[in-house]
Amino acid sequence: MADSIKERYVVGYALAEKKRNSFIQPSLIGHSRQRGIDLIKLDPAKSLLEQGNLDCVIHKLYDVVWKENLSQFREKCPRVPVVDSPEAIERLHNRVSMLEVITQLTFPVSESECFGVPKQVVVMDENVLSGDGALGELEFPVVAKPLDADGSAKSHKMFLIYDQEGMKILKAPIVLQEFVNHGGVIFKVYVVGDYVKCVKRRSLPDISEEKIGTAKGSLPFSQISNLTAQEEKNKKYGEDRSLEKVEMPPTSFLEELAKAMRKSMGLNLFNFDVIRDARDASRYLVIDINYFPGYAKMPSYEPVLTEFFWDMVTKKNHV
Ligand SMILES: O=P(O)(O)O[C@@H]1[C@@H](OP(=O)(O)O)[C@H](OP(=O)(O)O)[C@H](O)[C@H](OP(=O)(O)O)[C@H]1OP(=O)(O)O
Ligand SMILES: Nc1ncnc2c1ncn2[C@@H]1O[C@H](COP(=O)(O)OP(=O)(O)O)[C@@H](O)[C@H]1O
Ligand SMILES: [Mg+2]
Ligand SMILES: [Mg+2]
Repeated sequence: MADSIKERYVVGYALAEKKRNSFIQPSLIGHSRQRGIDLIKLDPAKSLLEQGNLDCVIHKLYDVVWKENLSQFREKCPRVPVVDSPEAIERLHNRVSMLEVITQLTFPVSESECFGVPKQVVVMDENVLSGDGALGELEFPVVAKPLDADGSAKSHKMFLIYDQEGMKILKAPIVLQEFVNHGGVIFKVYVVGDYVKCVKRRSLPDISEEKIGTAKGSLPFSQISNLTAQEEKNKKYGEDRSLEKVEMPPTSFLEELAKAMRKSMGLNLFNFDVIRDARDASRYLVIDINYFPGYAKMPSYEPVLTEFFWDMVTKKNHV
């Protein structure tokens, strides 16, 4: 086979500047180079057919010009893996279709753990939002999340809503999701092809029954799991809570779940946020799925990503 006699491979990347700066670290370039893989920056506005002999394309760009460019490339070079398909990624740009992935999974769960998503409703209409019935069967407190999860700063702006008064700050379209006490810790599960790695991150603290009875209005927050320790101490929801003692979810359970999600979505590069229900330690709820997340924060990201590129260019394990 022609592929097996190649000495070097080329992986082209099309990423926004911020993503390039965080992901394409010299350490990753070095690791890949040693493995015989050259990472090259693609110009999203120029035909991919004129940008060298690509063995794989990775990307996180959503504009029309790029999509059209990629589509022409896929048509002309169907054997070159494009990680991942724009159609499959699209599903993660809406917080309803994103979590439908989980509710539609039918794989047999482990005997000791179960998974699901928090109760949620989507409100598309301003009039419904200002009325009494917007919550349906949900109970306060709820987390209000922008329906679009398109990577903009706006799409990460959330509110914790304690009562009807707090709803006034919201704008449709919005997803209202029941707040679930979970010990103030989220588990971020990074998936890179068939590799799965879970890390702990800080989250919103639990809300006591007493607070539920007395708290009023709304509390804005954004990307709380990305706060540094110092920043967190300055915030009103920040306490000195150690993550070290928190028990991880069973690895085999997360691996099974990740595998099923990967197959169902047809995606190789994503992470998902999981919380453990404080009232039932065997119940895990998926609250968020992100395409091509901040892998540089994942331990040993260089060898993991390099192995993945290797599998892609040698055409193994491509979903
Ligand atoms: O920037 P980073 O490294 O914090 O990564 C962001 C992710 O953080 P994480 O790795 O999950 O801790 C972040 O995850 P969360 O939504 O915070 O769970 C998103 O994946 C974000 O992408 P986008 O803005 O939704 O397109 C990611 O942002 P981009 O780097 O893709 O812009
Ligand atoms: N249903 C929920 N119950 C409790 N906390 C939640 C819930 N949904 C989100 N959170 C908290 O809000 C944070 C941001 O929500 P998330 O859906 O992950 O949005 P983003 O895409 O901006 O990361 C989570 O990391 C978690 O700390
Ligand atoms: Mg999240
Ligand atoms: Mg997200």
